[in-house]
Amino acid sequence: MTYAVKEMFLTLQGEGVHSGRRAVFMRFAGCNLWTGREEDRRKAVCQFCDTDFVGTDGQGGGKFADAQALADAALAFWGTGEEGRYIVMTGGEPMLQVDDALIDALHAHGFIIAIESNGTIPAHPCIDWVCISPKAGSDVVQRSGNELKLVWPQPGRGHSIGDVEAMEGWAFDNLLIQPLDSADAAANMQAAIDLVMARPKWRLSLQSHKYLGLR
Ligand SMILES: C[S@@+](CC[C@H](N)C(=O)[O-])C[C@H]1O[C@@H](n2cnc3c(N)ncnc32)[C@H](O)[C@@H]1O
Ligand SMILES: Nc1nc2[nH]cc(C(=O)O)c2c(=O)[nH]1
Ligand code: SF4
Ligand SMILES: [Mg+2]
Repeated sequence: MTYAVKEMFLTLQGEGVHSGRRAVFMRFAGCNLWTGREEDRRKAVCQFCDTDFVGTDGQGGGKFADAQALADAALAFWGTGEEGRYIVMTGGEPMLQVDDALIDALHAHGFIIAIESNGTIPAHPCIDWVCISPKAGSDVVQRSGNELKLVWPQPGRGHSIGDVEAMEGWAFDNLLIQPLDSADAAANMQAAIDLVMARPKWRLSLQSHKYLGLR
């Protein structure tokens, strides 16, 4: 199978439990909750996306003919050294493209594999770190994993406190609230802090790369 990748880069994981960790980011093109075109944003299920995932024209992006070629490219971004190889598959929605062959090829290169997914498609069972970020108005089928990272508050109909309470019953090891990055960032940050103060099962996840000037 061929893979459409928007961009690939080496950085620090900015979000979640593994924030601060050296990681190769593999950003797949395309998403099932938004076309990625600005003119479609207001009618999309997911309307607050901070990412350009359209096409394969980013740095390190392209169409890869097979899993081996893509895994080899990821390893080149990691560089030398066998220790601590860590890759984050994101997008777009990575589970539209991730398959057995890619997981096997990345594992064969010694990568620990993490995923950032919206949870509407079951996560591949051999992924080592599953982060799910639910979107209001979508059907989250992947209700277990290592971290649930809820963007808060979500614009439009959003999630209710009842939804937050229901998510506390899902099978995640870590529950994280991530402030919505938008024009109202300061108010969103306060809303996120308020939620965590009221519900101590949750912890705050900051998009630290945006404060650090990293990708
Ligand atoms: C761009 S998404 C790609 C992966 C997948 N489609 C998903 O939504 O989880 C990566 C992460 O960024 C988060 N995110 C996207 N836009 C955001 C925003 N405006 N503010 C805060 N987090 C955002 C998503 O919820 C997700 O956790
Ligand atoms: N540094 C950095 N950390 C991230 N964690 C999740 C990201 C994503 O877009 O999925 C992301 C990203 O785009 N950059
Ligand atoms: S589901 Fe993820 S990639 Fe898709 S539009 Fe929403 S935040 Fe962006
Ligand atoms: Mg991002």
